[in-house]
Amino acid sequence: MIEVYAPASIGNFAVGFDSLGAALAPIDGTLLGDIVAVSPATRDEFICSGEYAHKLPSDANENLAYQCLVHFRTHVAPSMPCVKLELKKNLPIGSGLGSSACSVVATFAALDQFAGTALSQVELIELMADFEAIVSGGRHYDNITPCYLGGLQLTGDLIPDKSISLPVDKNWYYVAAFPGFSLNTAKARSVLPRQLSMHASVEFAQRLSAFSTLLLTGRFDNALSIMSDEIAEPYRAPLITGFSEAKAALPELGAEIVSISGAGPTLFTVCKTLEAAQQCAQWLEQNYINEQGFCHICKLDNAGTRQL
Ligand SMILES: Nc1ncnc2c1ncn2[C@@H]1O[C@H](COP(=O)(O)OP(=O)(O)OP(=O)(O)O)[C@@H](O)[C@H]1O
Ligand SMILES: N[C@@H](CCO)C(=O)O
Repeated sequence: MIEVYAPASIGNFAVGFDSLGAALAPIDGTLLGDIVAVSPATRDEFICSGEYAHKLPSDANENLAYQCLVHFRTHVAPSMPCVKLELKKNLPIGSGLGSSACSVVATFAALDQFAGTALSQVELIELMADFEAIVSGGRHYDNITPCYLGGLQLTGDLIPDKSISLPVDKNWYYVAAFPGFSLNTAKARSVLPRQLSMHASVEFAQRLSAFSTLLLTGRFDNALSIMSDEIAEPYRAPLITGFSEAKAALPELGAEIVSISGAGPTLFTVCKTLEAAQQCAQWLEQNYINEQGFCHICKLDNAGTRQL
């Protein structure tokens, strides 16, 4: 049997709408992501289990992991022996934690290993992005590549091999708080402006290029000082109950940055110390999340998708 884990991720990472994303590893060792197990069988079988399985359509044909299996068998490895594929759905749907990307990445990575197809990194990333595009209403790689490769990834079609890994300050902690309700990605994309002004376009380019260069040259505090989302956050914040209050309160507890993870409603902070991260997590647990929500203090997951 092959069992593959794919981590949750923060799309956009505030400065890089559709172009920057980071994989998350909770410091308490929780596996915050989906797991796909593939084993030989007499006919193709699909099982969806895990905490959030009941939130997905009961028809396998509507489950992305099963759709990936069908696509893989038809277009990539027609002679692959029959398999039992189990998706352990551990990430909430419509969370802003790259839930759909997680299932897609774990499934293709597991099938590639099981079938011995040895697809190249770029071939796999393109396959994965095709499926992410189907559900999210736009082709973007900022959950796919961090989830697959780990770390912080500057990512997109213009980028050689689709992705470049960026360094971060080893002292940074990330608090990720899922409030316990869903926000559909396609809906959260539909509220964005169709066009940007010349001023906004130039500023976005400056901010993302400066942020990336500052990280690459180890000027981490300078990078933090320009880490903000002027593209999506102003339009999405009104869709997320409690976000504006959290954004106002958390800097006083030590958050350097407060922004939306992916399309939301998960909120993330960057903190420079564990104490600050703990204070933010406590506030978020008391004021941002409901009974269905959760909050994790994280580092980046530098391993990305891996066999367990
Ligand atoms: N295995 C799966 N994992 C996640 N979503 C799935 C899966 N299979 C089918 N879906 C459907 O895909 C859609 C995913 O919605 P959406 O893109 O909003 O979620 P998300 O991936 O969690 O968002 P985000 O990328 O912001 O974290 C839902 O309609 C869901 O029912
Ligand atoms: N970059 C995407 C991420 C979706 O998780 C967006 O913000 O819509």
